[in-house]
Amino acid sequence: MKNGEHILALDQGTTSSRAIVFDDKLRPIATGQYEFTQHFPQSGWVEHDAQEIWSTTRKAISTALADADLTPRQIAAIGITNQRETVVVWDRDTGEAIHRAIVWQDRRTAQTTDRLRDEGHEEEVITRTGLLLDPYFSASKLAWLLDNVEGARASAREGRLAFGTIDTWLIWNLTDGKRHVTDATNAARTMLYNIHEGRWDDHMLDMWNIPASMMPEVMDCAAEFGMTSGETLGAAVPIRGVAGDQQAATVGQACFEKGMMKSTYGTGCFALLNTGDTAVRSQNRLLTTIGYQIGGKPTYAVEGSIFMAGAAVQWLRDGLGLIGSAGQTGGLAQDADPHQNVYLVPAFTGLGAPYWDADARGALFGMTRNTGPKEIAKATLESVAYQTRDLFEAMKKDGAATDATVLRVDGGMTASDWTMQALADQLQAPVDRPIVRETTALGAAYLAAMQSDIAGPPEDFAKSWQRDKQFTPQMDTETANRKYAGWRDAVRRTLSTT
Ligand SMILES: Nc1ncnc2c1ncn2[C@@H]1O[C@H](COP(=O)(O)OP(=O)(O)O)[C@@H](O)[C@H]1O
Ligand SMILES: O=P(O)(O)OC[C@H](O)CO
Repeated sequence: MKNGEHILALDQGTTSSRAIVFDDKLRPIATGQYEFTQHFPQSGWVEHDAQEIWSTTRKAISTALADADLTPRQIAAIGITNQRETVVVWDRDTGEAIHRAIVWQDRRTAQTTDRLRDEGHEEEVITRTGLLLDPYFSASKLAWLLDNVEGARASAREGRLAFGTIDTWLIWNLTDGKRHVTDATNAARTMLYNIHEGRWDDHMLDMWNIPASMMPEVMDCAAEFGMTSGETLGAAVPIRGVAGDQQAATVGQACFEKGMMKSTYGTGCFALLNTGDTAVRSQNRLLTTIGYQIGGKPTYAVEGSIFMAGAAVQWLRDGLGLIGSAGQTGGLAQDADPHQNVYLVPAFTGLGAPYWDADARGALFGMTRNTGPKEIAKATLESVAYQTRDLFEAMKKDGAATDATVLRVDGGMTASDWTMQALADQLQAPVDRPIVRETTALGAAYLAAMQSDIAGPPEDFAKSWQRDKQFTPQMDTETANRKYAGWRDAVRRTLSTT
C-alpha cells in the first residue's frame, strides 16, 4: 500500500459496532467499539434498534479516529462489513426505520418457511438462491415486516419504503440518503437474489410478495458505493469495499484459491470453502453462496453455518456460572477426566448446518457422579470441534473439501489453543491460525484499499498472510472416529424428529 495512507473499516456485528483504522501496511492501529441493546420481545425473537446501530457506529468511528490521531480527511477510503441477513426497512423520505431490525438469529417466521417447504418450494429456493427454506435468511423477515407493520404494504407498493441489510442501512446514512446500494455477498443472503444470474430474482420477489422497488442496487465487493457527506463524517470519504462479515473474513484470510477454507469462531461458527467460478450445489444441506465478487466476476463458496460456538462458552460463564472468564475453559478441559465421554449438543436455538432443525434443543449426555465443571467445559469446547467436523464431512461428501484441505481459523475463540488442538484432532487435518485475527475488518479494509489502487491485486495480498501457529493432529484416527461416533449419537438423540 502507498505510504501514509489509512483505511477505515466498519465491522457492524451482532453484539457490537466497531471501527478499525488500518495503516499503509494494512495493520490495525486503532479501534472504537460499542455494544448495543439486544431486544428479545418474545421467545425466539431477536431485534436491534437500527438507529442505535447507526449511532454506535458513528461513536466507534469518532473513537477510532481520535485514537489514531487522524481526521476524516486523512482517511483514503472506507470498507464496510456486517452481520448478514438482518433486515431493516425504512421510509425513503424521513430515513426512519418503520420497525426495529429483525436479526439473523430470529426464528419468528419458522412456521412460514416450514409451510413453504411442505408445499414443495425448497427446490426452487435452492436452485435460484443457493439457500434453504429457513427463517435465518432475510426474505421471510422482510415479508413479516410488510405484513405486520401497519400500512407497510401500501407504502411499499407506492415506492416509499427501502429495504436493506445492515451494509445498505449504514451506506444510506453515511451518504445522507443519497445511495441505496449493497454488494453481491450480502444480496446472496437474502433469498431474493439469483446467485447464478447476478440479479434480484423476480420469481422469489413474487413468492414473498415483495415489490422490486424496495431493493437496493447490487454492486461488486470492491466498487464506488458513494461518498460520505460532511454532515455525517465531517468530510467526503469514498466507501469502496463492502462484504458480509463471513465473506470479508474469507477475503481477509486470503482464501482466493479454489479449495481454500476458513472458519470463523465468534458467537457462532461459519465455515466457507472457495469453489472458484462454479456454484457447487450441496447434496448435504450446506449453502451455496457468493464468497466475493470482484471485477463483475463472482467467486462462489459452500458455507456451513453453526449458530452456537463461543456463545456456548458464554453460557458456561453467564448461564451456569462455572467460569469467571472464557479463557479459563482451556485449563479446565486440560484437567478433565480423560475416561469420561461427556457430550454437549449446544442446540440452544436449534441446529444449523447440516441438520437445520429449528426445534432441536440443547442437551448434555454421558454424565456420571464424577462429572464436574472440568468435564462440562471440555464437552463445550469439543462441541465446537465436532460441529466443524460435521461441516467438513459434508464438504468432503460434496467433493468440495479433500483430505488435503487446510483450515484457516479466526475469531475470538481461536485464542483457545486447547480448542484449536481438539479441532485438528477431530478433522485429522492441519489448522492454521494467522497472526492478524481481525480478519473480518482486514478483508473489508483490503477491498477498499484495492479499489483505491493503494493495495495490489489479491495475489499480492495473499503473500502478506502470515501464520501464527499450525495445529496438527495429535490424536490417532481411530480414537478421533470413536469420539465422533459418540457425538453423532448425541445429536441424533437431540433432533426434534427422533
Ligand atoms: N480463550 C477462549 N476460550 C474459549 N472461548 C473464547 C476464548 N476467548 C473468547 N472466547 C469466545 O469467543 C467469543 C468472542 O469472539 P468474537 O470473535 O469477539 O465474537 P463476535 O464477533 O461474534 O461477537 C465469545 O463468545 C467467547 O466466549
Ligand atoms: O456478527 P457475527 O460475527 O456474529 O456474524 C453473524 C453472521 O454474519 C450471521 O450470518
